Amino acid sequence: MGKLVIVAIGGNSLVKDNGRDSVQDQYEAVCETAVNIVDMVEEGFNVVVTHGNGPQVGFGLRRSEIANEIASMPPMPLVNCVADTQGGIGYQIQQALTNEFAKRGINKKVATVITQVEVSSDDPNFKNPTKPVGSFFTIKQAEEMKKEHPDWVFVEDSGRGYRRVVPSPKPIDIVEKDAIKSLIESGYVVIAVGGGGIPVVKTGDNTYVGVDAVIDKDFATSLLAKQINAETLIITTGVSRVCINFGKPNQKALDKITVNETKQYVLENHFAPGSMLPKIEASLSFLENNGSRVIITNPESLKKAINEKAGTHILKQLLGHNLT
Ligand SMILES: Nc1ncnc2c1ncn2[C@@H]1O[C@H](COP(=O)(O)OP(=O)(O)O)[C@@H](O)[C@H]1O
Ligand SMILES: NC(=O)OP(=O)(O)O
Repeated sequence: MGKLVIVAIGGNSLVKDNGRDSVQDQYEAVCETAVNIVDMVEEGFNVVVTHGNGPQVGFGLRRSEIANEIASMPPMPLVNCVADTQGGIGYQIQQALTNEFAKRGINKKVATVITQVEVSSDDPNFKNPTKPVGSFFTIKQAEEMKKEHPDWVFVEDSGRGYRRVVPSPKPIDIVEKDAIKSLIESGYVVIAVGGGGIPVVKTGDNTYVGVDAVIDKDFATSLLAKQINAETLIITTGVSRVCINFGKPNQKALDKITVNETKQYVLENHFAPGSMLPKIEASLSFLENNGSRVIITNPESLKKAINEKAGTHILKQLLGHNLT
């Protein structure tokens, strides 16, 4: 079996026009990413796919709220919005990969696992929403909406505008990890922990119950990567490389960095919370738990990145050095 690589597809990387693009537009973006993933499989890598749902889960939540406001339709709890986006985006990735394999005459099976991810009911993040979801707004639009919905919380998201935030507890365990492992061992390309997984808490009698939150898919992916012993973690997002001084005149794209250098950049606040910071924290956690390398890049650079010709590579040590 080839080296096990886990590829996380950013929810924003599938949305090109702030929520005004159609489901078909999203499928086209998924198909473009699928071409790059199948390229990796053709090169002999054993690939597991995860994906975000930040924009999509916010759109779903808003659809439900509007349907409730104007037509008294029963509202959809946030946890069910997560489950719906996991199924909907998983379906698109599954179909795009299956079709791309068929087009190239590759005999490879694809399966999406509906994945519940356990969180703690005591997680302090339930009281402090941080996960940006849905569309980007101007400050004026955000202030107007806040007047109508005083309980909504908005944050500025990496210079791209203001977004609503929802609670984002940390993942503790992936409930379906054994099913995921079995499918990988049987030769499937598995799609799992979509949207960070459906958040559930364990009750006193060892049963699970869903909770309203959106888990960060980068943390859930890093946890899955550890639980399946992946060798490489790849996070695809809207930028080809991670930068220091992001958005400033002295912005500098990073090519290869060590764990220690990355930690220093975190201390110097180079990575925005809610967007790049969780990717970096998830990467460090993966590398400190037996992972070998992390690559952060955009979907179109995947093939070049795996061959070290694109992307930001975070490594335990650089060739000729021993830095960790
Ligand atoms: N230091 C940084 N380097 C590069 N991009 C950054 C940095 N800090 C914030 N960003 C922003 O974070 C975005 C990635 O976060 P986000 O869009 O929320 O992720 P996702 O693709 O998982 O949905 C990038 O597209 C960029 O706009
Ligand atoms: N759930 C999640 O982290 O989604 P994004 O990666 O799209 O923000």
